[in-house]
Amino acid sequence: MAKLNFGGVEEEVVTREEFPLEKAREVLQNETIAVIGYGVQGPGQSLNMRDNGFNVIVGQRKGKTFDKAVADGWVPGETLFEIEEALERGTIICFLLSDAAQIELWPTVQKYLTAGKSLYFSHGFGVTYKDQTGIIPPADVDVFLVAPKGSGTSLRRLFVEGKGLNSSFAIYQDATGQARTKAIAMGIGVGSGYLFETDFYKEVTSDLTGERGTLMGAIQGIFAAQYEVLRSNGHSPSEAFNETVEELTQSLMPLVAENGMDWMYANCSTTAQRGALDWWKPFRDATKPVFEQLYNSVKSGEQARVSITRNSQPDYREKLEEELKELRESEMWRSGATVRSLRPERN
Ligand SMILES: NC(=O)c1ccc[n+]([C@@H]2O[C@H](COP(=O)([O-])OP(=O)(O)OC[C@H]3O[C@@H](n4cnc5c(N)ncnc54)[C@H](O)[C@@H]3O)[C@@H](O)[C@H]2O)c1
Ligand SMILES: CC(C)(O)[C@@H](O)C(=O)O
Ligand SMILES: [Mg+2]
Ligand SMILES: [Mg+2]
Repeated sequence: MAKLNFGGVEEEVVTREEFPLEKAREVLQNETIAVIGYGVQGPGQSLNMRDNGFNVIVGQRKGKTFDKAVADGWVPGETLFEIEEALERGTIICFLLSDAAQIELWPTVQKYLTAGKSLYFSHGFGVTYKDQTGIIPPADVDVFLVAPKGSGTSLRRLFVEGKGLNSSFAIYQDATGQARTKAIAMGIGVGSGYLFETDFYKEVTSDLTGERGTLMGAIQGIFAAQYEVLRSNGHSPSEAFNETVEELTQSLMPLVAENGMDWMYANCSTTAQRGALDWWKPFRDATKPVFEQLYNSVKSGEQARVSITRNSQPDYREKLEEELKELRESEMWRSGATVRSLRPERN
């Protein structure tokens, strides 16, 4: 572990320098890593591990997603199997079904978790909310997680570009004495940037907060509010969309990613700086109560309950599609589609 200073707070983290890929390969050389589920994280993690030289197989039920796995180069009967066969062959079981689907498959997974195997998650959800999920691993298996901080799509894209997403890792159960080393090796194997340690409870509470908050929920809410105010004051869709979304994603966020908020501010006009410096605190104060409310709802288990109930409905995909359609067909995002089509690089 490397001790690093994060804004004045010392943290022990794992970097690729101190835990290189060769070491990860050595740790996992006798393991068969079975990635169960080929949705969003499944492809990212399995392909990265395969390209990194690990012994990986995929378990996926037959259908469109199975065909996608074939198209990605997984070979039926060799590296691609029905779920039960992959569970049987795997020594590290990567449980990468959606969190709601994990509940349904758990009785099957459990049958194949013989002593000495490892159970790997990318979320603390299943075991933290065990009262709601029934996921209680047997005592003689290692249980750990590596949670990439981003979409599986980006995990793969960044890997291909020679970059990486950061991940957290956590140990829930160490039956063999090797759980920690295996977890870190998996974290390096899936293509993480650096790894920071957490526990299952903290992983799930921070993750559920983040995705409902600034990463996904809050950002759409703030976009919608500003877009609506601009439109109701007579600004065109083009003006409102560029001033709300396009400039942020294309110009300003890349600057924040590169060198921080102050540096982005420093590359804008003094007029913009004055305004942004005056207004960020009122926005913080206005939204903080909503974030407190959100965190409490996560902490109480309410958000898990909602997610399990809603995502376990037989018609959840249709209902989800309706809600995504509402976003897609809003004036703001239809404007976005037109704006994207006009980006110079599209021609
Ligand atoms: N999506 C992400 O980028 C992301 C990021 C970090 C962590 N995670 C976590 O990783 C895990 C996997 O999430 P995901 O978003 O990749 O999953 P997903 O929703 O994309 O689903 C993965 C797979 O589950 C299969 N599946 C669904 N229901 C099934 C059932 N009843 N029986 C058998 N198979 C079934 C689907 O065929 C699909 O291949 C979750 O714990 C999630 O919280 C996801
Ligand atoms: C990609 C996210 C939002 O970070 C992940 O947490 C998820 O649930 O998909
Ligand atoms: Mg999440
Ligand atoms: Mg997340």
